[in-house]
Amino acid sequence: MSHQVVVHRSPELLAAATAARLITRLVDVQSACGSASLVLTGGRTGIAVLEQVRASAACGAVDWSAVDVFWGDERFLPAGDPERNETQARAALLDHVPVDPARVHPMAPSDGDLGDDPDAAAAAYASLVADRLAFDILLLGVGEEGHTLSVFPTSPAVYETERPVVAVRDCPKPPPTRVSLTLAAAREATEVWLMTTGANKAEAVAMALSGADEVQLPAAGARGRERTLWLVDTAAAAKVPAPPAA
Ligand SMILES: O=C1O[C@H](COP(=O)(O)O)[C@@H](O)[C@H](O)[C@H]1O
Repeated sequence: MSHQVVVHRSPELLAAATAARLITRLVDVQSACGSASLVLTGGRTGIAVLEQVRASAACGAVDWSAVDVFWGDERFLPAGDPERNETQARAALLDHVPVDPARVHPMAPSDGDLGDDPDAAAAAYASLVADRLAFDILLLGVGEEGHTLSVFPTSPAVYETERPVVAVRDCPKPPPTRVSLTLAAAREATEVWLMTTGANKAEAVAMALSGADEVQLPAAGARGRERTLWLVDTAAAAKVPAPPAA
């Protein structure tokens, strides 16, 4: 299945347009199925999109009590740590909309009931998502070196095909210990939206879209069963070859 690429003129426009797109998609899925599942990402662009969802006049069109919220990856830190993707997503959106707390599914923190053991946190999340991997929308960020989720180039997680969630250690981007869906799990999602901005991402975006090896560039291996959408700004799209003229 081919990737669809949408280029926005600035990070701000990308965040606002992607927020509108996300609201529309959630409403459509809820109209068809009654509820929707949404997997959140951390990172600058992903959090900016959530802030724009909150700010949108259309935010109330979503039945937030019927959204199952998951995370694609998490920094393995104590609950409430400002670096946790969960903390940032709650501040940006989830604390401000009427989600059902029982349907919000964060990955375990390092000071929780499971103890300071990222493998236990990963195993618990794997059990939670095992039957639910056909997420309606999986939001992803992309790192400068091509990581997505917390799957970094050449890290053991990039080779994982059995477990849907793994502990990741020695990440090149701090914090070093994380819990992450695998690429194999991500490919079970119905729609995957990769969102990234900035000139420092241009090389990774161009390589991913030209079919790079996912071991070297994990974002190249992220795709949805029905749709893979790349949402980028002009700077991040700068090295993507123009399509041949019709
Ligand atoms: O550490 C992470 O970074 C990536 C990308 O973040 P960005 O700030 O460069 O957009 C993100 O996708 C991931 O969820 C997060 O844990």
